[in-house]
Amino acid sequence: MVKICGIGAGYVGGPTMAVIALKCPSIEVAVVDISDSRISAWNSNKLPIYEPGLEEVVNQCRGKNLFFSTDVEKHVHEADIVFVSVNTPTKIRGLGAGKATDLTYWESAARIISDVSNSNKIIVEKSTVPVRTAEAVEKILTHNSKGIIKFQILSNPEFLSEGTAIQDLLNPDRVLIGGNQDREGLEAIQKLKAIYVHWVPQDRIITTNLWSAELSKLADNAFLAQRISSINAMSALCEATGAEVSQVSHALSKNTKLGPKFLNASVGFGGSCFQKDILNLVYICESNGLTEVANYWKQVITVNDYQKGRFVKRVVTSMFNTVTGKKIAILGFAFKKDTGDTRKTPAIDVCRGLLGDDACLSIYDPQVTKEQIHKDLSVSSNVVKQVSVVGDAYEATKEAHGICILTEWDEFKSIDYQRVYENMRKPAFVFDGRNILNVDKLREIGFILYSIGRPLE
Ligand SMILES: NC(=O)c1ccc[n+]([C@@H]2O[C@H](COP(=O)([O-])OP(=O)(O)OC[C@H]3O[C@@H](n4cnc5c(N)ncnc54)[C@H](O)[C@@H]3O)[C@@H](O)[C@H]2O)c1
Ligand SMILES: O=c1ccn([C@@H]2O[C@H](COP(=O)(O)OP(=O)(O)O[C@H]3O[C@H](CO)[C@@H](O)[C@H](O)[C@H]3O)[C@@H](O)[C@H]2O)c(=O)[nH]1
Repeated sequence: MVKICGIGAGYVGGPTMAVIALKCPSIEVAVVDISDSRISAWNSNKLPIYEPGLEEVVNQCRGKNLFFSTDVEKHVHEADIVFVSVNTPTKIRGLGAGKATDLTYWESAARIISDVSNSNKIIVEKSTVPVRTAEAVEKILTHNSKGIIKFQILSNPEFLSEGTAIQDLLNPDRVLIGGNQDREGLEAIQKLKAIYVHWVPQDRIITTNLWSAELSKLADNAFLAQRISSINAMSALCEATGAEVSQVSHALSKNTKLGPKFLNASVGFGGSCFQKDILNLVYICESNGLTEVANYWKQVITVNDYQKGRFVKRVVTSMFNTVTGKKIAILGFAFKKDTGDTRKTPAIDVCRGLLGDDACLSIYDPQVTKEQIHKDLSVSSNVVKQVSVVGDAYEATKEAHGICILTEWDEFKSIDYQRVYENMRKPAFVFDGRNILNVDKLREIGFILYSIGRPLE
């Protein structure tokens, strides 16, 4: 029986390994992590991450061919293939701080693999890493094996999106596998491909050299984020000129050269990946002396920051230049719908901006806990009175002066806005950071409504 070990039981490692277990009953999959609490949660009825469809997949395989454990050494030792899905955050100190990728977790995983292995293994980079990471990984892996044990390193970046992870994994538009182009490298690529062909059509499995696969992942996220910053930049121009961004997006989407996706103007993109991966790309460009290329990609983040700042400014200026002491309902805190993840969510910047102007926030998100929100906003004793986290949208909006929609949760579309309006202070403002509301209907009720990229009333 082929044995797989997945190091890192997070948003990528957990769902990815669970789907491999589901689709390959003949393979034993062990997911390991250094975090006791995460592994305990994976072994419980309350999984550590919220992702539609995940629970069903885990329940079908857990205890059969899918296991979650903190015994990293044992499972790495026994595995034929090791997938590494550890976190690769932006460095916060030292050389390259604020841009370069912190490979500490990757290095520690590689050292464990090197220390406990006594048989040949394929090591799969699932995490998003700087291009040429495999070179460094190889050095670490082989440092004490003296060439007796052979490691083949493959780059197999993950393209899932949170909120649709299970669908993305079950039906990926492509699987990318990069490896060395010598005989052993090509054999390793075929071994990994043999796992995916259990459920992915052959023509969707792309194979490349190592560096192309590593760079393609960074390029992928940079292109997606660039589209959002492009439409968000247009949204500012729409507001200034009387054009409507949803109409512009619609017109663009019908151009078959552009396609319809990633054209929703918003309060800004969030999530653990886009900003981190672009910063990494910028750092790599700068390290290679490509200043103009670095500046080009940096602009994607500049526009995103501008969009978040513009939203806060709009709220404050619309509400007569002051939100001091005013209650503002924040609907949605996660970085997108159908996830409880708040990493780099635009809600953090918007809330901090409003708190900076002494607003009182009443926050509701269907999946994010009060503890998480307090942690993200670094709520200290002096601002704790300004932030309350409540259990539903009606409570959040009661007696509020304004509402900010910061996540596009479906339930926010079907709220009884007439009831909400009646319970709010007047004039009642709505700032729709996700353009999900029916503008005409809300204006008819009496709201003063601001949506992104739409002329004001
Ligand atoms: N979140 C996404 O949607 C997504 C999608 C595609 C790619 N990625 C990439 O995948 C990687 C993982 O992202 P994530 O969101 O799953 O991160 P995460 O923080 O949710 O999970 C990483 C896990 O790795 C564990 N870990 C760290 N070092 C370890 C070690 N030495 N041994 C065992 N466990 C260790 C951590 O405890 C943590 O539980 C990142 O490189 C990210 O850029 C993320
Ligand atoms: O038209 C759009 C599309 C997205 N967003 C925002 O962009 C962010 C990212 O959204 P999305 O890309 O759907 O979610 P992620 O889970 O961050 O997925 C991205 O990042 C992953 C991690 O690398 C990649 O695997 C995926 O391919 C890539 O889409 C979120 O804040 C969205 O609200 C917009 O504002 N407008």
